Amino acid sequence: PALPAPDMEAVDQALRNTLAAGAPGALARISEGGRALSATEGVSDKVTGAAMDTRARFRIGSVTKTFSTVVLLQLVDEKKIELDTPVNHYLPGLLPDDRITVRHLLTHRSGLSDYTNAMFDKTVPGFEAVRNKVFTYRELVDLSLAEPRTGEPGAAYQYSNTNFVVVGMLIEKATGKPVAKEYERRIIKPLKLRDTSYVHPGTQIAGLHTHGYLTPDEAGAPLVDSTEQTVSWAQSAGAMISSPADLSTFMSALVGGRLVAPQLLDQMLTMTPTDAAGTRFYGLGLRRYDLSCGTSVYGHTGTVQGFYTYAFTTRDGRRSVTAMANTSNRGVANTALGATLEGAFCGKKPA
Ligand SMILES: C[C@@H](NC(=O)[C@@H](C)NC(=O)CCCC[C@H](NC(=O)C[NH3+])C(=O)[O-])C(=O)O
Repeated sequence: PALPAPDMEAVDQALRNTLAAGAPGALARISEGGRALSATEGVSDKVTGAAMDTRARFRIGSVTKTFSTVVLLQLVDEKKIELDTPVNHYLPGLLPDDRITVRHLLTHRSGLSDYTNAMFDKTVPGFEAVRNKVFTYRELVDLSLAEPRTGEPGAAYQYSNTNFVVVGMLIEKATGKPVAKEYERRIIKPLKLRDTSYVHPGTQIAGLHTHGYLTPDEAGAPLVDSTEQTVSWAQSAGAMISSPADLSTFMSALVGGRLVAPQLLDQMLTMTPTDAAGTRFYGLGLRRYDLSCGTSVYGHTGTVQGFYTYAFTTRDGRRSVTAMANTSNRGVANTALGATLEGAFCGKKPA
Protein backbone atom coordinates (compact mmCIF):
# COMPACT_ATOMS: atom_id res chain seq x y z
CA PRO A 1 0.00 0.00 0.00
CA ALA A 2 1.28 3.47 -0.88
CA LEU A 3 2.33 5.55 2.10
CA PRO A 4 0.59 8.85 2.82
CA ALA A 5 2.57 11.92 1.73
CA PRO A 6 5.08 13.08 4.34
CA ASP A 7 3.80 15.79 6.69
CA MET A 8 6.61 18.30 6.29
CA GLU A 9 4.99 20.69 8.76
CA ALA A 10 5.17 17.98 11.43
CA VAL A 11 8.74 17.16 10.39
CA ASP A 12 9.78 20.80 10.71
CA GLN A 13 7.98 21.13 14.03
CA ALA A 14 9.97 18.15 15.31
CA LEU A 15 13.17 19.90 14.22
CA ARG A 16 12.13 23.12 15.95
CA ASN A 17 11.35 21.12 19.11
CA THR A 18 14.83 19.56 18.87
CA LEU A 19 16.38 23.03 18.84
CA ALA A 20 14.14 24.08 21.75
CA ALA A 21 15.54 21.06 23.63
CA GLY A 22 19.08 22.42 23.12
CA ALA A 23 20.41 21.29 19.75
CA PRO A 24 22.23 23.97 17.71
CA GLY A 25 20.79 22.42 14.54
CA ALA A 26 18.70 19.57 13.18
CA LEU A 27 17.78 18.18 9.77
CA ALA A 28 15.62 15.60 8.08
CA ARG A 29 15.86 14.28 4.52
CA ILE A 30 13.20 12.07 2.98
CA SER A 31 14.04 10.23 -0.23
CA GLU A 32 11.41 8.48 -2.35
CA GLY A 33 11.30 7.57 -6.04
CA GLY A 34 14.51 9.43 -6.86
CA ARG A 35 13.24 12.67 -5.27
CA ALA A 36 14.17 14.15 -1.90
CA LEU A 37 12.34 16.39 0.55
CA SER A 38 14.52 18.22 3.06
CA ALA A 39 13.97 20.21 6.21
CA THR A 40 16.62 22.02 8.23
CA GLU A 41 16.62 24.18 11.34
CA GLY A 42 19.48 26.01 13.10
CA VAL A 43 23.23 26.01 12.54
CA SER A 44 25.83 23.44 11.58
CA ASP A 45 28.61 25.71 12.85
CA LYS A 46 28.11 27.90 15.93
CA VAL A 47 31.17 30.04 15.08
CA THR A 48 30.40 30.93 11.46
CA GLY A 49 26.62 30.60 11.81
CA ALA A 50 26.51 28.36 8.72
CA ALA A 51 23.08 26.77 8.40
CA MET A 52 22.40 23.05 8.71
CA ASP A 53 22.80 21.47 5.27
CA THR A 54 21.46 18.04 4.25
CA ARG A 55 24.42 17.69 1.83
CA ALA A 56 26.95 17.84 4.68
CA ARG A 57 28.76 14.84 6.12
CA PHE A 58 28.61 13.87 9.79
CA ARG A 59 29.49 11.07 12.23
CA ILE A 60 26.80 8.36 12.15
CA GLY A 61 27.70 6.49 15.36
CA SER A 62 26.01 3.12 15.67
CA VAL A 63 24.51 3.23 12.20
CA THR A 64 28.03 1.85 11.56
CA LYS A 65 26.83 -1.38 13.19
CA THR A 66 24.56 -2.07 10.21
CA PHE A 67 27.48 -1.57 7.80
CA SER A 68 29.58 -4.00 9.88
CA THR A 69 26.69 -6.50 9.89
CA VAL A 70 26.41 -6.36 6.09
CA VAL A 71 30.12 -7.15 5.71
CA LEU A 72 29.90 -10.00 8.20
CA LEU A 73 26.82 -11.51 6.53
CA GLN A 74 28.59 -11.38 3.16
CA LEU A 75 31.38 -13.40 4.79
CA VAL A 76 28.75 -15.85 6.07
CA ASP A 77 27.40 -16.14 2.52
CA GLU A 78 30.97 -16.82 1.33
CA LYS A 79 31.19 -19.63 3.93
CA LYS A 80 34.09 -17.90 5.69
CA ILE A 81 32.12 -17.46 8.91
CA GLU A 82 29.13 -19.30 10.38
CA LEU A 83 26.53 -17.47 12.47
CA ASP A 84 26.04 -20.19 15.08
CA THR A 85 29.71 -21.02 15.57
CA PRO A 86 31.43 -19.82 18.76
CA VAL A 87 33.51 -16.65 18.34
CA ASN A 88 36.45 -18.41 20.02
CA HIS A 89 36.58 -20.82 17.06
CA TYR A 90 37.72 -17.90 14.89
CA LEU A 91 39.52 -15.89 17.59
CA PRO A 92 40.91 -18.58 19.92
CA GLY A 93 40.93 -17.59 23.58
CA LEU A 94 39.45 -14.12 23.01
CA LEU A 95 36.27 -14.52 25.05
CA PRO A 96 35.90 -16.20 28.44
CA ASP A 97 32.96 -18.31 27.26
CA ASP A 98 33.05 -20.69 24.31
CA ARG A 99 29.26 -20.57 24.13
CA ILE A 100 29.21 -16.99 22.79
CA THR A 101 28.43 -17.29 19.07
CA VAL A 102 28.68 -14.86 16.16
CA ARG A 103 24.89 -14.52 16.17
CA HIS A 104 24.96 -13.52 19.84
CA LEU A 105 27.16 -10.56 18.87
CA LEU A 106 24.81 -9.36 16.11
CA THR A 107 21.74 -9.62 18.34
CA HIS A 108 23.35 -8.04 21.44
CA ARG A 109 22.77 -11.29 23.39
CA SER A 110 26.41 -12.18 24.18
CA GLY A 111 26.35 -10.92 27.77
CA LEU A 112 29.56 -8.96 27.15
CA SER A 113 29.37 -5.72 29.12
CA ASP A 114 29.52 -2.35 27.33
CA TYR A 115 32.81 -0.66 28.33
CA THR A 116 31.48 2.74 27.15
CA ASN A 117 29.20 3.02 30.18
CA ALA A 118 32.22 3.42 32.49
CA MET A 119 34.28 5.24 29.85
CA PHE A 120 31.65 7.96 29.47
CA ASP A 121 30.17 7.95 32.96
CA LYS A 122 31.28 11.60 33.15
CA THR A 123 30.39 12.79 29.67
CA VAL A 124 32.83 15.62 28.88
CA PRO A 125 35.86 14.40 30.92
CA GLY A 126 35.29 10.91 29.48
CA PHE A 127 35.18 12.29 25.96
CA GLU A 128 38.22 14.55 26.42
CA ALA A 129 40.18 11.56 27.81
CA VAL A 130 39.67 9.49 24.64
CA ARG A 131 38.98 11.92 21.79
CA ASN A 132 42.56 11.70 20.47
CA LYS A 133 43.31 8.19 21.68
CA VAL A 134 43.85 5.22 19.41
CA PHE A 135 42.74 1.88 20.87
CA THR A 136 43.37 -1.59 19.51
CA TYR A 137 40.30 -3.83 19.27
CA ARG A 138 41.90 -6.00 21.92
CA GLU A 139 42.21 -3.10 24.37
CA LEU A 140 38.50 -2.34 23.99
CA VAL A 141 37.53 -6.00 24.50
CA ASP A 142 39.78 -6.17 27.56
CA LEU A 143 37.97 -3.12 29.01
CA SER A 144 34.74 -5.10 28.69
CA LEU A 145 36.19 -8.34 30.08
CA ALA A 146 37.34 -6.46 33.17
CA GLU A 147 33.67 -5.97 34.03
CA PRO A 148 31.15 -8.65 35.01
CA ARG A 149 29.12 -10.05 32.15
CA THR A 150 25.49 -9.00 31.94
CA GLY A 151 24.05 -12.48 31.43
CA GLU A 152 24.40 -15.97 29.99
CA PRO A 153 25.09 -16.19 26.22
CA GLY A 154 21.83 -15.98 24.30
CA ALA A 155 19.75 -15.25 27.41
CA ALA A 156 18.63 -11.68 26.77
CA TYR A 157 19.01 -8.58 24.58
CA GLN A 158 21.43 -6.15 26.22
CA TYR A 159 22.87 -3.47 23.92
CA SER A 160 26.68 -3.46 24.01
CA ASN A 161 29.25 -1.79 21.77
CA THR A 162 31.65 -4.59 22.68
CA ASN A 163 29.68 -6.95 20.44
CA PHE A 164 30.46 -4.92 17.33
CA VAL A 165 34.09 -4.40 18.28
CA VAL A 166 34.36 -8.21 18.20
CA VAL A 167 32.50 -8.16 14.85
CA GLY A 168 35.29 -5.89 13.55
CA MET A 169 37.90 -8.38 14.79
CA LEU A 170 36.05 -11.24 13.04
CA ILE A 171 35.95 -9.29 9.75
CA GLU A 172 39.67 -8.54 9.89
CA LYS A 173 40.53 -12.14 10.86
CA ALA A 174 38.39 -13.67 8.09
CA THR A 175 39.54 -11.30 5.34
CA GLY A 176 43.09 -10.43 6.42
CA LYS A 177 42.13 -6.82 5.62
CA PRO A 178 41.28 -3.78 7.76
CA VAL A 179 37.54 -3.14 8.07
CA ALA A 180 37.96 0.13 6.14
CA LYS A 181 38.92 -1.85 3.05
CA GLU A 182 35.98 -4.22 3.44
CA TYR A 183 33.45 -1.38 3.88
CA GLU A 184 34.93 0.25 0.77
CA ARG A 185 34.85 -2.72 -1.56
CA ARG A 186 31.66 -4.41 -0.37
CA ILE A 187 29.40 -1.38 0.26
CA ILE A 188 30.78 2.12 -0.43
CA LYS A 189 32.10 1.48 -3.95
CA PRO A 190 29.24 -0.69 -5.25
CA LEU A 191 26.61 1.78 -3.98
CA LYS A 192 28.72 4.83 -4.96
CA LEU A 193 28.40 6.33 -1.49
CA ARG A 194 30.60 9.38 -2.21
CA ASP A 195 30.08 10.94 1.21
CA THR A 196 30.68 7.78 3.22
CA SER A 197 34.06 6.89 4.68
CA TYR A 198 35.78 5.08 7.50
CA VAL A 199 38.90 7.10 8.29
CA HIS A 200 39.78 5.76 11.76
CA PRO A 201 42.11 6.80 13.37
CA GLY A 202 41.91 10.12 11.45
CA THR A 203 40.06 12.83 13.35
CA GLN A 204 38.85 15.02 10.46
CA ILE A 205 35.61 14.94 8.52
CA ALA A 206 36.70 15.77 4.95
CA GLY A 207 34.75 18.21 2.78
CA LEU A 208 31.46 19.93 3.68
CA HIS A 209 30.54 18.67 7.14
CA THR A 210 28.37 19.49 10.13
CA HIS A 211 29.98 20.44 13.47
CA GLY A 212 28.85 18.33 16.41
CA TYR A 213 28.40 19.82 19.89
CA LEU A 214 28.44 17.64 23.00
CA THR A 215 25.96 18.66 25.71
CA PRO A 216 27.67 18.47 29.14
CA ASP A 217 26.07 16.69 32.08
CA GLU A 218 25.85 19.99 34.01
CA ALA A 219 22.73 21.92 32.98
CA GLY A 220 23.62 25.28 31.46
CA ALA A 221 27.29 24.43 30.89
CA PRO A 222 28.55 25.51 27.43
CA LEU A 223 28.40 22.97 24.58
CA VAL A 224 31.73 21.38 23.57
CA ASP A 225 32.69 21.23 19.86
CA SER A 226 33.27 17.47 19.54
CA THR A 227 33.54 17.33 15.75
CA GLU A 228 37.15 16.19 15.67
CA GLN A 229 37.89 12.87 17.35
CA THR A 230 39.35 9.49 16.40
CA VAL A 231 36.17 7.62 17.51
CA SER A 232 38.67 4.88 18.29
CA TRP A 233 36.54 3.99 21.32
CA ALA A 234 33.92 2.66 18.88
CA GLN A 235 35.60 1.80 15.50
CA SER A 236 33.47 -0.95 13.81
CA ALA A 237 30.76 -0.19 16.41
CA GLY A 238 30.47 3.51 15.55
CA ALA A 239 33.23 5.34 13.67
CA MET A 240 31.69 5.72 10.17
CA ILE A 241 31.15 9.12 8.47
CA SER A 242 28.29 9.54 6.00
CA SER A 243 25.55 11.89 4.75
CA PRO A 244 21.75 11.84 4.76
CA ALA A 245 21.50 10.78 1.12
CA ASP A 246 24.12 8.04 1.43
CA LEU A 247 22.41 6.55 4.49
CA SER A 248 19.10 6.43 2.64
CA THR A 249 20.77 4.79 -0.35
CA PHE A 250 22.39 2.25 1.98
CA MET A 251 19.26 1.37 3.97
CA SER A 252 17.02 1.02 0.91
CA ALA A 253 19.67 -1.06 -0.91
CA LEU A 254 19.89 -3.28 2.17
CA VAL A 255 16.16 -4.06 2.46
CA GLY A 256 16.00 -4.24 -1.35
CA GLY A 257 18.30 -7.27 -1.25
CA ARG A 258 21.23 -5.61 -3.01
CA LEU A 259 23.76 -6.19 -0.20
CA VAL A 260 23.08 -9.52 1.50
CA ALA A 261 21.69 -12.85 0.22
CA PRO A 262 17.90 -13.25 0.66
CA GLN A 263 18.02 -15.92 3.37
CA LEU A 264 20.52 -13.84 5.34
CA LEU A 265 18.46 -10.66 4.91
CA ASP A 266 15.52 -12.65 6.31
CA GLN A 267 17.63 -13.49 9.36
CA MET A 268 18.66 -9.83 9.68
CA LEU A 269 14.98 -8.87 9.69
CA THR A 270 14.01 -11.54 12.25
CA MET A 271 13.35 -9.29 15.20
CA THR A 272 12.98 -9.61 18.96
CA PRO A 273 11.30 -6.88 21.01
CA THR A 274 13.57 -4.56 22.98
CA ASP A 275 10.98 -2.38 24.74
CA ALA A 276 8.00 -3.05 26.99
CA ALA A 277 5.60 -1.33 24.59
CA GLY A 278 6.54 -3.81 21.87
CA THR A 279 7.21 -1.12 19.26
CA ARG A 280 11.01 -1.34 19.19
CA PHE A 281 12.86 -4.42 17.94
CA TYR A 282 16.40 -5.60 17.13
CA GLY A 283 17.37 -8.17 14.51
CA LEU A 284 20.93 -8.69 13.29
CA GLY A 285 22.59 -5.26 13.57
CA LEU A 286 19.28 -3.67 12.57
CA ARG A 287 16.45 -1.97 14.44
CA ARG A 288 12.73 -2.04 13.63
CA TYR A 289 10.39 0.68 14.81
CA ASP A 290 6.62 0.14 14.57
CA LEU A 291 5.16 3.63 14.07
CA SER A 292 1.78 4.88 15.29
CA CYS A 293 0.24 4.45 11.80
CA GLY A 294 1.13 0.74 11.77
CA THR A 295 4.05 1.16 9.40
CA SER A 296 7.23 -0.71 10.37
CA VAL A 297 10.52 0.97 9.48
CA TYR A 298 13.96 -0.60 9.53
CA GLY A 299 17.37 0.97 10.19
CA HIS A 300 19.56 2.09 13.03
CA THR A 301 20.13 4.98 15.40
CA GLY A 302 23.49 6.52 16.19
CA THR A 303 24.86 8.39 19.18
CA VAL A 304 28.39 9.77 18.98
CA GLN A 305 29.60 12.86 20.78
CA GLY A 306 27.85 15.79 19.14
CA PHE A 307 25.66 13.85 16.72
CA TYR A 308 22.37 11.96 17.05
CA THR A 309 21.11 10.10 13.98
CA TYR A 310 18.05 8.15 12.83
CA ALA A 311 18.45 6.29 9.50
CA PHE A 312 15.35 4.24 8.59
CA THR A 313 13.53 2.89 5.54
CA THR A 314 10.27 1.08 4.74
CA ARG A 315 10.38 -2.70 4.21
CA ASP A 316 10.27 -2.20 0.44
CA GLY A 317 12.92 0.55 0.58
CA ARG A 318 10.65 2.98 -1.30
CA ARG A 319 10.79 5.71 1.31
CA SER A 320 13.96 6.33 3.38
CA VAL A 321 14.54 8.98 6.01
CA THR A 322 17.68 10.34 7.67
CA ALA A 323 17.25 12.68 10.63
CA MET A 324 20.15 14.18 12.59
CA ALA A 325 20.71 16.66 15.39
CA ASN A 326 24.19 18.05 16.01
CA THR A 327 24.18 17.47 19.74
CA SER A 328 24.13 14.41 22.00
CA ASN A 329 23.77 13.45 25.67
CA ARG A 330 20.98 13.92 28.19
CA GLY A 331 18.46 12.77 25.61
CA VAL A 332 18.39 16.31 24.28
CA ALA A 333 17.93 15.18 20.70
CA ASN A 334 16.47 11.69 20.79
CA THR A 335 12.81 12.17 21.62
CA ALA A 336 12.06 15.41 19.78
CA LEU A 337 14.07 14.31 16.76
CA GLY A 338 12.42 10.87 16.75
CA ALA A 339 9.11 12.55 15.94
CA THR A 340 10.45 13.27 12.43
CA LEU A 341 9.90 9.58 11.63
CA GLU A 342 6.18 9.83 12.41
CA GLY A 343 5.76 12.88 10.17
CA ALA A 344 7.92 11.44 7.41
CA PHE A 345 6.39 7.94 7.24
CA CYS A 346 2.87 8.36 8.65
CA GLY A 347 1.97 11.73 7.11
CA LYS A 348 -0.71 14.00 8.54
CA LYS A 349 -2.16 12.84 11.84
CA PRO A 350 -5.90 12.11 11.56
CA ALA A 351 -7.75 15.22 12.76
C1 LIG B 1 22.80 3.72 21.67
C2 LIG B 1 23.46 4.15 20.37
N1 LIG B 1 24.78 3.60 20.29
C3 LIG B 1 25.75 4.19 19.53
O1 LIG B 1 25.51 4.96 18.63
C4 LIG B 1 27.14 4.02 20.11
C5 LIG B 1 28.21 4.11 19.07
N2 LIG B 1 27.29 5.10 21.06
C6 LIG B 1 27.17 4.88 22.37
O2 LIG B 1 27.13 3.78 22.86
C7 LIG B 1 27.11 6.13 23.24
C8 LIG B 1 28.49 6.47 23.84
C9 LIG B 1 28.37 7.69 24.75
C10 LIG B 1 27.89 8.89 23.99
C11 LIG B 1 27.74 10.13 24.88
N3 LIG B 1 27.02 9.85 26.13
C12 LIG B 1 27.59 10.04 27.33
O3 LIG B 1 28.74 10.40 27.48
C13 LIG B 1 26.70 9.74 28.52
N4 LIG B 1 27.41 9.98 29.79
C14 LIG B 1 26.96 11.14 24.10
O4 LIG B 1 25.74 11.28 24.38
O5 LIG B 1 27.53 11.75 23.19
C15 LIG B 1 22.52 3.71 19.30
O6 LIG B 1 22.59 2.58 18.86
O7 LIG B 1 21.73 4.57 18.96
